[in-house]
Amino acid sequence: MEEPEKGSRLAIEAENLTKRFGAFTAVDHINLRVRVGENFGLLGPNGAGKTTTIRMITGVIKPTEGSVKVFGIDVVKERDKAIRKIGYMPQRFSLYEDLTVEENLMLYGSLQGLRGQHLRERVNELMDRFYLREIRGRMAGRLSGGMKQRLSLAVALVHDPDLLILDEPTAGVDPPLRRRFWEHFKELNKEGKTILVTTHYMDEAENCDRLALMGGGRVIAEGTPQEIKRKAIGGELVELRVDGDLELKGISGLKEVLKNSDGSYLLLVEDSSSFLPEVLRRAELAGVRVRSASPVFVSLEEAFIRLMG
Ligand SMILES: Nc1ncnc2c1ncn2[C@@H]1O[C@H](COP(=O)(O)OP(=O)(O)OP(=O)(O)O)[C@@H](O)[C@H]1O
Repeated sequence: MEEPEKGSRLAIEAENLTKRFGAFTAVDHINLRVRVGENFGLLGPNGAGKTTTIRMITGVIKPTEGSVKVFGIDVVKERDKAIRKIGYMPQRFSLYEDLTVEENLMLYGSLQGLRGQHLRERVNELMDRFYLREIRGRMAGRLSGGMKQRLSLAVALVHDPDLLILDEPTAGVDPPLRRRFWEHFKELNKEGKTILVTTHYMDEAENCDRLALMGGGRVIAEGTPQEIKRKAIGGELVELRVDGDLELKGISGLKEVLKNSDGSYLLLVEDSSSFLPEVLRRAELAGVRVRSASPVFVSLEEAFIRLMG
């Protein structure tokens, strides 16, 4: 299947979205633009307002102020039309514990309006895709955490929605299964689906196309993982090891120089991809041997700690 262009069409457009519970503001005038086909991560500490934001996007609760559209459809004014486009996997399981895996899928499928052969085929397809066939007869209440997550994802996809909203889909799931989940998400993106996902796992968030970091009901930073890291540290870090001394002054894009005790340099630069060739050129002209010159990996976790202050 051809990969869709992650273009300018918007799957979610929230403007000044606000939710107050009494005097408390849980979500405070946030603006979000999620493009069709991308994997967009919503991150932030407990109580940041992520779930409340998701509940407004899915039409479960109404905003106090502001608006939210899904594929151009106003979620408040045309809720029924908007929610047909959305598959929602909430944080707590919404499975029927005393129904089997297969019965849950059949029931959710019929609630979404699927009937007869079409429903049967869709349920079979999802059971195959998420490795549920072998446990099709097991009661949902007796499944392991990972199996429940798989079934919940399958349930969210039963009506083949264009937008998938996942609230901590990998919470409590072991690392190999978490990886498998993210492979599923990548495949779904390739099929043209848009994904909005919240997670506490920073290593997972590196997989998102773009992220919004929330804190205290507001969006503190937004962009690709790379952009967010750049914002957090004010540029990019490069480690440089040379034999002898190299004059670095005057190289464009150099912001700060730190000479380590072992003689290596830690440099803060605007853009490492344009900076590194320039350093190598300068070293060659000066006859200085470069042992290594490479960008330093900054984790999202470090970036977020800085941004959250
Ligand atoms: N129905 C409600 N009534 C009152 N306060 C609420 C309600 N729902 C959420 N809140 C409050 O709003 C704030 C944001 O909650 P929310 O669940 O959106 O955070 P979150 O970022 O999803 O956190 P978590 O990662 O723990 O799920 C919290 O302080 C929460 O207690």
